[in-house]
Order: sequence, then structure tokens, then C-alpha cells
Amino acid sequence: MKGIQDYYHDHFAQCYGCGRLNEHGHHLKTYWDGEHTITKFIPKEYHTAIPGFVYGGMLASVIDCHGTGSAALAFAKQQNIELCEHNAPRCVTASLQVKYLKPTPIDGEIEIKGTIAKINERKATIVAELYAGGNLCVTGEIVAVLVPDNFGE
Ligand SMILES: CCCCCCCCCCCCCCCC(=O)SCCNC(=O)CCNC(=O)[C@H](O)C(C)(C)COP(=O)(O)OP(=O)(O)OC[C@H]1O[C@@H](n2cnc3c(N)ncnc32)[C@H](O)[C@@H]1OP(=O)(O)O
Repeated sequence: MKGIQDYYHDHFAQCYGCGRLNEHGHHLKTYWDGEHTITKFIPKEYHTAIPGFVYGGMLASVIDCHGTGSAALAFAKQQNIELCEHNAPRCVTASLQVKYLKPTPIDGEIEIKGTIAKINERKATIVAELYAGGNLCVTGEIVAVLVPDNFGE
């Protein structure tokens, strides 16, 4: 299954969380599932916080890039972009909020479900729900902004 990350331009594909060209990164893939977006991730043992449970910063990282990926999908849909090599919109995180409801078990796949809560011409708000073993463990809210031409100046 391809994710929006497969369609980022090479110079937008270096991110530790979601860049397909970062050899040390998570290589997340985010795609539509009906009206929602999905990202899946299998934690490694070294992502431990407390034995048996995932480190919270790691979960925030996955939610972060699920948010920017979901926003990019939403902008592509809004702008009627037919995704093909290197033409995906690219977003940066303006804001990331995370709530840890329950410890997240480390042994198994994590699924993050995204809902596009708000979108205008350059900003999207994504609500994320992170599930492990079918249980809701973490929620998040990400404000993602299309990369401005003067980014980093
Ligand atoms: C050779 C090629 C080089 C390429 C080079 C680029 C590479 C790109 C790679 C991307 C890779 C991504 C990787 C994954 C996710 C990260 O890890 S990204 C890294 C972490 N994030 C950052 O570093 C972002 C740092 N912040 C910024 O650059 C700027 O503040 C931003 C976010 C671009 C916004 O700046 P701006 O466009 O000047 O802001 P502004 O016009 O005031 O705001 C735009 C909208 O966002 C809202 N907003 C702004 N900040 C916030 C906030 N903190 N909270 C809530 N709303 C906010 C504003 O209210 C406004 O909303 P509307 O008025 O449209 O309703």
C-alpha cells in the first residue's frame, strides 16, 4: 500500500518520522480509509518507556507525522491533485498536542486514525486517535501548514 509519503518530492522526503529517504527513520505511510486517514507502526523493543510499554515521545513523533501526512492527503484532495511521483503537497507542524490515556503496549502493531477537523487554503487541523490491540491509548491534535516558500528564513 502506498502512502502520501511515497509522493513527496525528494527534498521533502528526509524527515526522520515520515521521510522515505531517511535510512534511520520510521518510514511511516499514511493513506485514506474512507473519510479517515490511517498510519500503522510496529514499535521496536528499544522504543521502551517502562518495560512492556512504548515511550511517549515516540508516540508523539508518530502522531506528528501522521498529522502532516493526513494534512497533505487533505490538501491533495482539496486541490484535486492526482497523486503521482513527487507532486504531493508538503506540510510542516505548527502545533502538536498529545494526551496519553493509557499505557501503550509495545508488543504489536499500533494504528493511528486521523480525522480532518478543519481545513482552509493553507492550514489543516487533524485529530488523531492511536490504538494498540484495538484499545484507544493516545489522542492528539496537529495543526499542519503547507510549507511556505520562505520556510526556515
Ligand atoms: C531545497 C528544499 C528545502 C525545503 C525545506 C522545507 C522542507 C520541509 C520539510 C517538511 C518536513 C516535515 C516534517 C514533519 C513534521 C515536522 O517535524 S516539521 C518540523 C517542526 N515544525 C517546524 O519547524 C515549523 C516551524 N514554524 C514555522 O516554520 C512557521 O511558524 C509556520 C508553521 C510555517 C507558520 O508560519 P507562517 O506561515 O509565517 O505563519 P502564519 O501565516 O502566521 O500562519 C499560517 C496559519 O497557521 C496558523 N498557525 C501558525 N502557527 C501556529 C501554531 N503554532 N499553532 C496553531 N496555529 C498556527 C496561523 O494562525 C495561520 O492560520 P490561518 O490564519 O490560516 O487560519
